[in-house]
Amino acid sequence: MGCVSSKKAAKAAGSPVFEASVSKTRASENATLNLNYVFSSKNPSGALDFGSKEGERSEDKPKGSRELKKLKKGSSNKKSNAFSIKLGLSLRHVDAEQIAAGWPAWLTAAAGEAVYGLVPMRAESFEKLEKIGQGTYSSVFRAREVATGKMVALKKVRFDNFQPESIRFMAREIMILRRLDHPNIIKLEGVITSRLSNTIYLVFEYMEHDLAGLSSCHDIKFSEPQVKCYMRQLLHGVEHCHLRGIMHRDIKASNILVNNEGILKLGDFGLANILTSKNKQKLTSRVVTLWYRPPELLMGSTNYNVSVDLWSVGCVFAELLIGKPILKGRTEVEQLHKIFKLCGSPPEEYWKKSKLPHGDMFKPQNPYEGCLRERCKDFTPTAVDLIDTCLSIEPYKRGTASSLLMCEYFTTQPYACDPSSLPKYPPKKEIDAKQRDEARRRKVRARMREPASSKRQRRARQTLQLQEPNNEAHFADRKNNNNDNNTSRTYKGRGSAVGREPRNPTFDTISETSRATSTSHASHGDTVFTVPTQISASSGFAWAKNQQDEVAASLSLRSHTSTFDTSGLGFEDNTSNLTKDDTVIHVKSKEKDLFEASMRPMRMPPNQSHSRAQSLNVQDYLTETCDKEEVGIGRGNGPGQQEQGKVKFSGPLLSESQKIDEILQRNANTIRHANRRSRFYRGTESILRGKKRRSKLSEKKERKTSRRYFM
Ligand SMILES: Nc1ncnc2c1ncn2[C@@H]1O[C@H](COP(=O)(O)OP(=O)(O)OP(=O)(O)O)[C@@H](O)[C@H]1O
Repeated sequence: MGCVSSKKAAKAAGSPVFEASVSKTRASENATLNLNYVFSSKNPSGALDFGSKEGERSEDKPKGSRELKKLKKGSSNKKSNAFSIKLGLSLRHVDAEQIAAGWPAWLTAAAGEAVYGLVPMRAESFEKLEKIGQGTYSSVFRAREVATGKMVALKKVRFDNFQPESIRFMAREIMILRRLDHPNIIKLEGVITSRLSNTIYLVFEYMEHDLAGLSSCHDIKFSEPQVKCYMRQLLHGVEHCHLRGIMHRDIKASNILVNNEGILKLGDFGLANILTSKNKQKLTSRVVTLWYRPPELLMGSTNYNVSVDLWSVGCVFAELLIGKPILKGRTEVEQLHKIFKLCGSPPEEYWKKSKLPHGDMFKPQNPYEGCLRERCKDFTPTAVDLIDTCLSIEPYKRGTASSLLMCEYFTTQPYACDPSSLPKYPPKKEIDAKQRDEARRRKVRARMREPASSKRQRRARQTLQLQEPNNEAHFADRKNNNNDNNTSRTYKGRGSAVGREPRNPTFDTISETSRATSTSHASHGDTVFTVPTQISASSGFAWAKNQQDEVAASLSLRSHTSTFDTSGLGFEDNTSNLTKDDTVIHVKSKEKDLFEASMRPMRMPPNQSHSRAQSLNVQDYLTETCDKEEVGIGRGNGPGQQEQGKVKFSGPLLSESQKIDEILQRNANTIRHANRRSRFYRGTESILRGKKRRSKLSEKKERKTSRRYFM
């Protein structure tokens, strides 16, 4: 597979897995440290397995990496100068060996243990095809392995290779992926880089779909056995992580991948962390994508556990049943409010017992009853029970992945179907859904910009069609006699689609403008629109840029001059979805990106903390609190980092005096105000357009004034 072992290991035919054992005693005795490669036959497949078994505690780290860590730790211990010098030499030897194996020096220096025992794959071995995913911290491409023709997914990870912290952070994903080996966890097949390269690609098995892509398709409706099948696989994957002390911390529909054999795999371990009994350090609460974030994190918990993942599993489960995300808050405060409205606010004892940093501030003055059962009345009682368990405000009530797998939902009929019996869909990814939304937004924008005369003409045409309902039908009939009136009317104006019913009716709404840039992938028997991918303004290569954008996101949403139409997004409205079909939202693409940035969990090294991530509505009344720093793998305290024991991104930060209702009221006011402002701005914009005849100079001046007004 090309990703196993170092030079020495590669020599050992047939047993590519090795462990590095280092004897400190021997090292001190001989005043030298040698890495002794102990070849093992535990993994004849040569997979990236470090020999840990199911159920082992997280502290059972890959022996090689643990020893390497010891070595590095030891090197900072200045007890014995002679020892340190020799140790330094040995470490340099390890680094040198890794560089010889083909790893770039910047990587081995900052995170050698992540790639310890691996040989980098070569970029030339792959033929890069189209982009299939755009994450906050990565771009994902489909690629073909030249030698075998096998499809893979290449994840180009964004980091700053001049920042050791940033590299270590990226390395943690590799380390964690290497610890996991389960049919329902995405498999890391290797890492592409070279000595001279400053980028890294993670090579994964290729998965055709993600759950966000599938569930957002209006023509896909999962049956109960199908949902059970997905949920069972998801919980098995989560169980595997949790038994190894790994919490994923970013479970969401787009991180759950599905292949054409119906096998589901949990992906994206970029935010995952290892819980150890020794590691008592506080964790950051700025993890998990907002819609899937549990209440304890929203209230700033820093000592949570694996049950955060079970909350997210509950959200995904409800999403599969409903067909869209169940809790779609736009800010942390709103998210929590939605949670309390759906699940009920916790009892008095919870608030008394809870030591959540912001618990007091979020306690509602009047308790909420919750309406989960009412909202889920169409589902079977066993399904509702499972959602209810996962969405327990109190983390311990969520049980464990193993206990959820034994619940009645899975043990009663109809049973989960076999993965192989699941339908085969054309590739469906979150990126496709995003592109559809973008096309829809463009269409709305185009309509808004349409001159009044053509608007009148269009309306007249529509009226005519209403008066003569058969007009279009006749037109289509003439083109295709086999079509019945309804079909031809449904697909009117779709150019090449006329007379051919596409399998996905959602494509109906693709605008004329977007069609110009879209292509049809006939090979899949369906239409896949590949409008040019919008690279997020916040997706710059360097960490620092990401952070600036995150902050800009929160700031700009408060005061930007965009056409951010919040109509219909009442605070009490549970249907507000800023990226999905059913929302009327006109955010200019840059501002849209900024908005999306505000939804993301923080995934950046703690030392990059010159800026703070804050959310739209809490912006005004946030005060900074500092929690102890989360130190996971690769997030050590390097020199030049922030003050020891402080983390600058932790939870929704609110001033002591504020109460939740007050905050919610202010939030609602802010949104109303933004709405009014955006409507007014739109009006101003059209006036400005109408005055195009004016001289360029005066128009410029006017724009300047209007812009200044809305800054
Ligand atoms: N192995 C794979 N096969 C096919 N598609 C994949 C694979 N891995 C990831 N993708 C696609 O790429 C998208 C982004 O990948 P990933 O979640 O790993 O990146 P990320 O930068 O961590 O994203 P985010 O910021 O959304 O968490 C996924 O939603 C999925 O659609």
